[in-house]
Amino acid sequence: MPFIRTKSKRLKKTDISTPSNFEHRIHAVIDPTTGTLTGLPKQWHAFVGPAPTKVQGKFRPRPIIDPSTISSTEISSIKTIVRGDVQYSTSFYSRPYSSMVSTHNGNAASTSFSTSPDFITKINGNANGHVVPQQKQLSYEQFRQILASIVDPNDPKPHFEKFEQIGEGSTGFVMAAISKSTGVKVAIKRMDLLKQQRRELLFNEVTIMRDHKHPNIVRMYSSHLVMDELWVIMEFINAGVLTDLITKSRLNEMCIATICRQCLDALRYLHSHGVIHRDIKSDSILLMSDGTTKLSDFGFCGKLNGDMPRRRSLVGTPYWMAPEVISRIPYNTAADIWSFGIMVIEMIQSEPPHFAEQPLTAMQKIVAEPAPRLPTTAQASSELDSFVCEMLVRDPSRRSTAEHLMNHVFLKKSQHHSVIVPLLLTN
Ligand SMILES: Nc1ncnc2c1ncn2[C@@H]1O[C@H](COP(=O)(O)OP(=O)(O)OP(=O)(O)O)[C@@H](O)[C@H]1O
Repeated sequence: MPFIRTKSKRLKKTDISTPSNFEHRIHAVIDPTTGTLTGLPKQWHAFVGPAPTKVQGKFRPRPIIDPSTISSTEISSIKTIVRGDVQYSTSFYSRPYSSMVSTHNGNAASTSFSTSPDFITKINGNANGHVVPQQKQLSYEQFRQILASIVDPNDPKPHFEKFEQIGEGSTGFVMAAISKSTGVKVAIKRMDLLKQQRRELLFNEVTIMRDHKHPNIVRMYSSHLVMDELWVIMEFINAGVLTDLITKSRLNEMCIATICRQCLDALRYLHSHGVIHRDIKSDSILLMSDGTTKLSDFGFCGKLNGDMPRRRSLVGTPYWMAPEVISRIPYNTAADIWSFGIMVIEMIQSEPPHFAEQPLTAMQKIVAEPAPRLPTTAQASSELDSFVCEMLVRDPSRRSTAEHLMNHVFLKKSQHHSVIVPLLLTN
């Protein structure tokens, strides 16, 4: 006899609630050869940062970007405990912006990382307290189309020869090549569109250098779309990165001032055009053999304007990040000034504060501890000490500006850029 289900016998759909107090245990360890945490879930990598690059046998940390893009899960709350060297706890929301870093004993490291509803409202609001809609993500095809419309349509490959890889960054790798028509050496940054943490940031690589020309900013010649790669052709900077210089030699205050004046001039120019660099550190400063200092690496820039006078994304390299950026408080160009102050400390003691710590621990310390100062062992002049103090002010509204710092008494020690040349020759 066939089974006939009458209305009264219809099975009632059972409602299953979402899991509560869900706990996911993971074992993570630091790989001694690569310096990275292994065993982390994929989405955590954006938090901890990509694998560091090795410069002269030392690991260099890479920038991280807003982890809010790593998950759009509707799961209201997941607690993740990582057992190993660091312990983290996080919550993902449908508009995920919250994160919390815990210490080993489970105490929240800082109220700035609180996941309370108040905090969520605060970080989803703009500077006026209004809720701003999250940007809709472009599809790959839409993104590729827009990018294609702003780059040079020609294929650059036939115009260059003698390609040679010279560097690698978080968005791609850099090659040196020679122009067949002029014989001039160029640097070509190649970025795979499909391998970006946040591909929208590639627009920066095309537009920032193109639209901002300054003697202390790396000059861009053209940009192209080659299959699934963005190629940015720029001037070849022939004497390496500032990181190499400061890890090999001890710079005197005259050299520090000479480098700082040039970098600050580039920053003052960018800031006056509403551009925040967001990754100021010695790795972003390139040197010419005549001693000229050039700011590079514009992939993480943020643009400010009347509609968006502040930014909120967590972008930068942990040790150099300003406290307000880590705390997810809307920030402006003052965030670069903090990072610049950290870079000056780096120029004196060859590494930024908290460098021995894991990136997340360093970030906890930046928000929880007083602003770092030059160590007394550095025997810095009072002018240099005051220069650093004016930049490393926790309250961004009381921090000095690039414009103001250009007149700081410490910069009176700066000389013509050629004073750097002997240092480059000995390196
Ligand atoms: N215009 C250039 N001329 C000469 N070398 C360059 C130039 N641009 C970049 N390089 C070299 O390539 C390396 C990688 O540069 P890239 O801009 O990709 O990233 P990065 O600054 O090292 O890293 P990240 O983006 O991860 O902070 C640099 O460290 C530098 O050695």
